[in-house]
Amino acid sequence: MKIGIIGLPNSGKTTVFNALTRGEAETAAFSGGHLQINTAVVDVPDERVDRLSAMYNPRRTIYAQVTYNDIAGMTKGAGERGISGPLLNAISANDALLHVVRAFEDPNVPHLDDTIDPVRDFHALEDELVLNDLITVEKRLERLADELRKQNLQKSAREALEEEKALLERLRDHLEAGHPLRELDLTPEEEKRIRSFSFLSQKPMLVVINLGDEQPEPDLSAYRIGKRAMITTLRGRLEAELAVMEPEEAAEFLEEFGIEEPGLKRVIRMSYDLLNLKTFFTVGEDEVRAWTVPADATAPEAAGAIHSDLQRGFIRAEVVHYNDLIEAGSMAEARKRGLVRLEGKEYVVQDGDILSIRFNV
Ligand SMILES: Nc1ncnc2c1ncn2[C@@H]1O[C@H](COP(=O)(O)OP(=O)(O)OP(=O)(O)O)[C@@H](O)[C@H]1O
Repeated sequence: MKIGIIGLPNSGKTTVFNALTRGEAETAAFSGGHLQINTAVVDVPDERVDRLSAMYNPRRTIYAQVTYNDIAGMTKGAGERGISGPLLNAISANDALLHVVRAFEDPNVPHLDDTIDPVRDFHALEDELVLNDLITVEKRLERLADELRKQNLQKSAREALEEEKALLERLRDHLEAGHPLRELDLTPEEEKRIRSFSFLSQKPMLVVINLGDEQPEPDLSAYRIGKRAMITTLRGRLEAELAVMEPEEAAEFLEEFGIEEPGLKRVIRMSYDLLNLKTFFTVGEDEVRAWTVPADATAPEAAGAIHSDLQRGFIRAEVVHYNDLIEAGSMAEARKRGLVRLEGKEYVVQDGDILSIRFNV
């Protein structure tokens, strides 16, 4: 799963990327708006995995993972012309977006508008995404109009084009009203029909307000955050420093600033939750592992995430929910209490299920 980090120049994208990935990509007072991408894979913190690992003491513990792509190059006004091809591709390739908004003050770090106004900046970049999608929709509508003018169209082809036109007109009206596509409820059919456009404003979004080290928490109600979007704050620079410290040093640092838990854990968790996926676990002495599947995945599909043979030869899944296992205290006790069930091919996996797949190939 991929999450693209976007934001206006000097908003702190690379700093937030470094905090999330414990990396040390170079931050600069100005990248000059060039397209530049840093990529890193990160474990998703999950205390369920920690507890299962403590219970089984396995040789390997594997967390769910997300990939962050730090994408520089967005500027204001890009949407009017349409975002350039390579940048558009770089952003499109992600499943969700993390939008970094500058709130920190620092006269040495220039801002496009000279003043610091995170609400303004947030909406400016949202508008860029919306405008870019609107241009895409309008171009397609023009082409559809040309095709529909042709005399020799078969009835079925004409109907398909008319349907697409009706859907795109709905998208256009929504975008023209200034709303991102992620706020529009579409049927799975409609989703499928527009998937190939990779609309930017359709991607789920986590907005991260990048605060200065000692800046007070702002009122987040000033931001218009609709469906399939979330907002939070992060002290980007402080977290980036914290992320590369030795544990002891980090603990002292946290105490000094009166912070209970590093914010980056929360941000990683939120960005993962945004993807609307489910996590299931496999446990054993060899390995405790978190797996990620789509929200509607069935037991065979979950088995397929582990290995295609397990899906092909799927017979049954032995299932116990994480909460039940923890309450029982051990797998043996969970079994005794009848909390371990056998489920068949139709079973829809629940978040937090622990699975053991029976298969035959
Ligand atoms: N929360 C913060 N507090 C103080 N300074 C910060 C904070 N976040 C970032 N900075 C500083 O702002 C400058 C720009 O940060 P960074 O390079 O991360 O931004 P960017 O959005 O990736 O920039 P670019 O547009 O060049 O890609 C750096 O000097 C960085 O140290």
